[in-house]
Amino acid sequence: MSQAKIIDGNAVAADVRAAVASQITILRAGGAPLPGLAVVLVGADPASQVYVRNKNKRAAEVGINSFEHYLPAETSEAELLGLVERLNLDPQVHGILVQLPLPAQIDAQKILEAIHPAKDVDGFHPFNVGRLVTGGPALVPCTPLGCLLLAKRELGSLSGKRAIVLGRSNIVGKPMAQLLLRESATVTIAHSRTHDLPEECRRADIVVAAVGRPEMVKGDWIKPGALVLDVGINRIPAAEPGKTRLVGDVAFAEAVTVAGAITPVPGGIGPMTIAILLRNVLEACCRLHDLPFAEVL
Ligand SMILES: Nc1nc(=O)c2c([nH]1)NC[C@@H]1CN(c3ccc(C(=O)N[C@@H](CCC(=O)O)C(=O)O)cc3)C=[N+]21
Repeated sequence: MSQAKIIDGNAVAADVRAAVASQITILRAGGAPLPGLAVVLVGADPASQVYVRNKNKRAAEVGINSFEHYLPAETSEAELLGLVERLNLDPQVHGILVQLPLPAQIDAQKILEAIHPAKDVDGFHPFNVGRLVTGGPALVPCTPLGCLLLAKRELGSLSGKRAIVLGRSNIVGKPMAQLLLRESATVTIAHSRTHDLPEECRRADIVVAAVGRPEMVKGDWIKPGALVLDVGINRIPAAEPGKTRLVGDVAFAEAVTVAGAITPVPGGIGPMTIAILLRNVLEACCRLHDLPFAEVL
């Protein structure tokens, strides 16, 4: 029985943040403005609260100014559109992130399309989605870009590799597939209607699991030596009554005996998502001010 390399997402994320921080220091010394990120949270989704807390701390550490907007769950679509419009016009704000999910009375797609594409650090605006697909310069969604960075660090070139993306969401699955395609991987997008998912999975050199189902991907779905990137963050009841624990979309204990390398949950893709968000704020700030941006890592 083998044992995969366990990828330390916290360590790679720290490297990304250090690269972002040093670029900001250099730009600031040259008179550049302080990069600013506005985060809008409507209501009190627990996952989003964790994310916002971590993000605030990390933004401050690298020299990014953050502006928090906590709005009540009853906020109307018109009110939120008004705030987005103000942030679009605010010269201190270079990145705008509206936390998803949004309450039912708000059309999320309408909000995402109201964010100025140059400030769209989530990469969710159709302008950036289109640019990603057609190969132009784009702000790219944080989680998929973090996965890509880890994959390239592990494997070097992805050219000709077989990759499978489990999940077809607009925020992870679809952009992930596009990024892998851009690197010349042979990409399969699998989803709830896919026939014989285990067999599809076993063909892949790279597995990205983003389905939101705790420990769905079993050890015998993994090709020996494959790279496994687990995007899932699922809170499930722990052995101890009343407690919960975090698990991914991959049955880690099984997969770790088959894979070549694997990301854990927590401590894998999650911290990378936040580090890449900071990278995207820096990129947005550089492009808005016509300053040079150097790729991190
Ligand atoms: N517009 C928008 N963009 C997002 O990127 C977005 C969003 N909305 N809504 C909520 C989800 C959730 N999300 C997380 C990112 C990092 C961790 C993270 O850092 N996780 C740590 C710790 C988790 C823990 O201990 O609870 C880890 O995996 O090690 C978690 C969750 C971004 N999201």
